[in-house]
This record gives sequence, C-alpha cells and structure tokens, in this order.
Amino acid sequence: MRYLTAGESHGKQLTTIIEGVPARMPLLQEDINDSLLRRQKGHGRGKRMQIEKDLVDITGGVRHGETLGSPISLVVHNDDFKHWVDIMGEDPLDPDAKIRRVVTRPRPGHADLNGALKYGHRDIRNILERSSARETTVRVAAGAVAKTLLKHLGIEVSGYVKEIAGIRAAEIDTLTIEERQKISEASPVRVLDKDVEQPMMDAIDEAKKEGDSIGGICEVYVEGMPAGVGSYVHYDRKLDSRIAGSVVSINAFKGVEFGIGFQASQMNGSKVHDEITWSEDKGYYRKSNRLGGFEGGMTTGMPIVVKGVMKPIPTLMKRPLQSVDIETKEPFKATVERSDACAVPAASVVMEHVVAFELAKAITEQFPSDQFPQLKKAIEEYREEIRCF
Ligand SMILES: Cc1cc2nc3c(=O)[nH]c(=O)nc-3n(C[C@H](O)[C@H](O)[C@H](O)COP(=O)(O)O)c2cc1C
Ligand SMILES: C=C(O[C@@H]1CC(C(=O)O)=C[C@@H](OP(=O)(O)O)[C@H]1O)C(=O)O
Repeated sequence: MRYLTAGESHGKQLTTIIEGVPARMPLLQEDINDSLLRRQKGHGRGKRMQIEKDLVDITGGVRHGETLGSPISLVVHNDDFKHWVDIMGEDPLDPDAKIRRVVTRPRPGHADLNGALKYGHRDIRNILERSSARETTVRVAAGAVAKTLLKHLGIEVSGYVKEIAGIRAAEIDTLTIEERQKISEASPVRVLDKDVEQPMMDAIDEAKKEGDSIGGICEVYVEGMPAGVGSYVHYDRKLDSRIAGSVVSINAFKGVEFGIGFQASQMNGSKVHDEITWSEDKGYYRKSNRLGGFEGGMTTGMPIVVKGVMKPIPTLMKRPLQSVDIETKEPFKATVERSDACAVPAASVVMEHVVAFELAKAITEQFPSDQFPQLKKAIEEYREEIRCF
C-alpha cells in the first residue's frame, strides 16, 4: 500500500490516492469521517477549525461499500477556500488570477525560507500553502482506510496525549485498548489520566492568553499485531524504522521513542529486555513490554507502544519571532491573525493514523493481499502457525 496527497491549505480541496488496498474489503464513508472529525477536535486549536467541517468524498475505488482493488481516491473540501479565492485564484491555470498579495516574510520554525530557497519562489505563499499541517487531514483519511483494514483483521490502534507543556500523564499499563479509545475520545485534551486533564487545559489557555504556544508528547498503542511483521534483512524493511519515519514526517514532530525509549540508555540490560515465555493458548509472549513491541525491525506480538514529541507551534500570536524580509532584507517581527496555541491533542489523532498506515502497508506486503478475504484467512492461519511453532 502507498498513498500520495495533493492540495494547498487554502486551496479548493485536498486529495489522496491510496494504492494497494485489497479488493472486497468493507469500507464506509462514516469510518473515514469519524477519524476526520476526531482530528478537528481538541482544546487549543485556533479559528480555522471553526470554519472547517471535514467530510470525505470517496471519488474512486469503492462501490456499494466495498473496495474494488483499484486506487482509492478521497477528497476533502476546504470550506475556508471561499475566503481565499482572490489570493489562491479560482482557476490555477488562469494567468489573471496570479498572486495578488505576495508573502516575502519567512516565518521561523516553518518550511518558508528553506522552501523558497530550494524552489526559487519569491512568493512564500507558494511554500506555506503546501507545507501547512492542513495536509494531515487527508493523511488521516488515508490512515482511516488503513485502520479499517486492521480492524477487520483484529488489530486495533489508539492515539492519545501523554504530555503537554511538561505536564505528564501517569503510566496506565492496565487499560485495554477499548478503554484507551473511549477515554481519549471523551477528553478535551485526549489524555487518559483525568488528574492532568484540567492542568493541561489551563497550560494551553495560559499560553494562548500570552500569545505563545506549547508542545507535548503523543502516544500510539496497538494491539493484535502478530509477531514477525516487518523484517530484519534490510534497513528499509524494518517496520520500527518505517514507523519512526512516518511519525517524524508529521508537521512539528521532532522525535520518536518505542517503549521505554530514551530511558533505556540509563538502565542495565537485565532491566531492559523482555524475557520470552510460552503457553498453549498464547504461544510465545513476554511478561514485560519495555521495548514497545519491536525486536530486530519486526513485531514481537506484544502491544506496539510508540511516542512522538511535538514542538510548540511556531506561529506566535503576541510574541513574534524575528526574521528577515526576502525583498528588502530588513529585519521584522511577524504579526499574525490566527494560529493554534497547541495542536498536540489533534496531532495524536494524526499520529494514530500514520502509524496505522505503516502497519497496514507492512501486512499487505507480507501476506497475499489482492483480495481481502484471502488476506484475512492468511493472517488467521499465520497466527495459528506461530502459536504452535
Ligand atoms: C495538527 C497540526 C496543527 C498545526 N497548526 C499550526 C498552526 O496553527 N500554526 C503554526 O504555525 N503551525 C502549526 N502546526 C505546525 C506546523 O505545520 C509545522 O511546524 C511546520 O509545518 C514546520 O514543520 P516542522 O515543524 O516539522 O519543521 C501544526 C501542526 C499540526 C500537526
Ligand atoms: C488547517 C489546519 O491546521 C492549520 C495548520 C497550520 C500550519 O501552519 O501548519 C496553520 C493553521 O492554518 P491557518 O493558517 O489557515 O489558520 C492551522 O489551522 C488543520 O489542521 O486542518
């Protein structure tokens, strides 16, 4: 499976084309819309999220609620486009609809300056429109298709918040995946620990009041992946590395950890590794899961636990960072009209979906996947085979 996306933040629409989804898999619009609406919610977002109501239009690859095996194309319209028609141009090929308000001031922390230098655009709008995290809308749509595939195979994925502005949620290892999904859904900051919910919201409100921004840590937890998915034989087939790459590809994400992650550097090997056990009903399993579900680039069959760190939003409402105008070379301090103060809760939904995509991709590479019923049967047989191995 693979996907591409197209579209600008304030353009007409965002599109994704997903290839490699098995034929004859049930897929409903609601499955995708639920994910899109979840991504829009969460304390700390700015005015743009009040304008948009993200709903998917399935424009190819699905008939009568089932995938065809052909590419699936998904479209999400930008409701904000109507306010930007003049600037974006109704028709991208119309020469009269050219740039009306040229952006010459690159914002620190964004793709603006590096993108302008690379592509030679003297109107930075040509960079910022595409580099905006608005694009994560259709990445979530693609991930929702992947999540549907995983769900039908008994694999569940849940994303939530672990930390905001240094306020850390307690480790709650005993929660089931259904509980994780339910609690994070009900929480305005998508955290599983009720005790830190209000302090997190207060920290976001405080940052917003100050015209500043804050970051945090998201976690994705996956149950039901059989052992041995991925491979150790080549760097680009290691599934943990693919997941790490997909997490850091989310706008503003700067690091990844599996299981105890960076803490492992301070611990002895005897306290880090997960010993192997076997039982008739479970097959091989571990009593601990400190390494977060991966050994040698492959799943261990234990839950996958991966964290991603998001830096604070770079556009600051009242504390503009200094930069240089590319036309005049004069320094300036940027002023802005709107921005999110904290998008960590929303980003946890994005992370859940990009991880789901990598898992579905690895599964469809490893097992026969032209037809969904075939894939399902192959996974069931493989689970039985490894249990008795
Ligand atoms: C869901 C989400 C919402 C975001 N909202 C904003 C925003 O409102 N303002 C902003 O300056 N950056 C926002 N960002 C972050 C920028 O898109 C990101 O920092 C920028 O594209 C540069 O990429 P980099 O930080 O990965 O280098 C958001 C990121 C995510 C994931
Ligand atoms: C639109 C979304 O996020 C946007 C991501 C973003 C950025 O610079 O990344 C900047 C803001 O957009 P705008 O400049 O239109 O206010 C966010 O609202 C979204 O998540 O759907």
